[in-house]
Amino acid sequence: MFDSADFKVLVCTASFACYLIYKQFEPNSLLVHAVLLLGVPTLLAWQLSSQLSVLQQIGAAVSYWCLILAFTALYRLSPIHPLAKYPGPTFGKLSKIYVAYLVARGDLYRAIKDWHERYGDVVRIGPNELSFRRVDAVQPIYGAKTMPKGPYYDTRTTPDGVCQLDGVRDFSVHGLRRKPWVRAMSSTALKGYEPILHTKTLELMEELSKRQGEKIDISHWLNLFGFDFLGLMAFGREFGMVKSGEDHLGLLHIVEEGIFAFAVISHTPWIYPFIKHIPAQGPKAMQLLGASCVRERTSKGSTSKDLFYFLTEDEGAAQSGATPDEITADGMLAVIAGSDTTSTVLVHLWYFMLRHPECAEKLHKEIDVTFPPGEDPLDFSRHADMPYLNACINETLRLLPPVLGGLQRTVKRGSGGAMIGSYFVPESTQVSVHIFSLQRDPREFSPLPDDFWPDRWLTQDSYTLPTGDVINKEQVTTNRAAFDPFSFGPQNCAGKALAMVEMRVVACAMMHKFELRESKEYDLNQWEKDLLDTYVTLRGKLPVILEQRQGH
Ligand code: HEM
Repeated sequence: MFDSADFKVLVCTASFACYLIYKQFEPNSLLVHAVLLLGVPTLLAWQLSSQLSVLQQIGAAVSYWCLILAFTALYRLSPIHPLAKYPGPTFGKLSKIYVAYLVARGDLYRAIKDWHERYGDVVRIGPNELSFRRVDAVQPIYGAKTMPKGPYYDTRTTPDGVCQLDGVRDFSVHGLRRKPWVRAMSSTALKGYEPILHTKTLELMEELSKRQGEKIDISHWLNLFGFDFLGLMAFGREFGMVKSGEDHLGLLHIVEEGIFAFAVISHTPWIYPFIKHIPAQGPKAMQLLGASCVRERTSKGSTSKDLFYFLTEDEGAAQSGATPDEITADGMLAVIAGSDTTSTVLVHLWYFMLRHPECAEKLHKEIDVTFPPGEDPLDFSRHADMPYLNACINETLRLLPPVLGGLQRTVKRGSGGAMIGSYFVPESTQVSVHIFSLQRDPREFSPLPDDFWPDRWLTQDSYTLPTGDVINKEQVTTNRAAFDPFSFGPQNCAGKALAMVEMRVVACAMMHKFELRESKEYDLNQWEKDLLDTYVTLRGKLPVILEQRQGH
């Protein structure tokens, strides 16, 4: 027979044991969650059913759950926690739910920058997670093949076990899967995509020309362009969005919904097993679209060397070991990862041009000198050698990279911990470098770390600041090692080379043809306020008016 004290000890012991299992093994399976969170309290209540009323049995179950939470919270805030010496917001130390909440508000990148300003270079942003704002953390976290991706990436695998490239944790498997991508981004392969980029850019110019003088949302148009180009480049699939002027397939909506949902869930991956079997409309629609692209592309066969060719037919493809489902997932990854990111940079570039007419004027001059009237601004061979164009793109990528936050990696369990710069980090800790904070760190980029000042990327003996003051080159710091919009190391952006070509071409073509004016009804200050950090950036509308330039 149990008395009330025995009963309390029993509930306490059971919940402490459960807490220890969670702490030690971090189980991820639905069955284990069900046993620990439902099975154990049900068993307890059943055992005690002869001595307790129904209400008391419910009380016992609630106490069991509350005690697990209390043990967890106490440990996480206690001085014996392995990360106790690292400062950070209390809610963050307690649970990643806080970070997930900030993602849902779109505010995470601002919050982490503020925390770095308040707490220093290393901040504890989760119970077992540290954010770094140090350039010497980039190589140890992303460069050496010792820190695999963290649980944040659990959502990159579908319930059927299909893992897209960016979800692969094992470095040797990842190396094989990346092989076709390396070939798909070689300079020869890029040459092969030029005709598509040429045609699609001309199409965009044509549609925009029809709307000159009108107020248009340039953000929307660049989104349409991004999808059209990537659809053709990846699968030879014509989405026809620029021609129609609208998202007639509902693609943008599906992708935005999916990005938002996954960004929130990824910070609390223990939720994923509970919800991954719920058929969500966005991912399902993406899967169906991917499958239809593959079907259509396979029946057409290879008429040109698109990404699908490199993933399936080129000699690198056989070595990748990817299943047909994984190839479909990677093709769709390219469409999503490649279209949204590149168009985000281009829209940010227009935003900065509107805010800094003096920079727009300088860029117009460089474009006019490189492509005098009568010459084709889509001559790809010249864009890489346009210093100011490239400086403007770099400066945009520095201030507002499309992936604003830190990319999570894990100090391997069993590794005994790792040194990241001069900081010792215990094993099983998740770590990342916060891109947005590092790229605005005055130690790495000065003067004017928070301002759009493309000149910092130019090689000169002296520099004129926007105020008119002249400074010499020793007074300018531009640390390229702290510039990581495409991430770093073996799992960095697989499409960087293509993205750079695309951004240069579209920026050059648009600036060559148009003068950009801001719409009177739109307050440009709103632009940055409306950005949402959901792993990639979700953005609002940017209403502008385009005027065709004289003689172009
Ligand atoms: C300005 C444009 C772009 C930016 C800033 C960008 C940025 C990034 C970043 C930061 C990552 C690392 C993600 C992580 O570790 O979680 C990444 C990965 C990736 N990106 Fe990009 N990206 C851009 C354009 C593209 C394009 C055009 C493509 C394809 C055509 C592409 C394909 C990929 C792929 C496949 C990965 C996964 C690589 C892997 O895990 O091995 N990206 N990108």
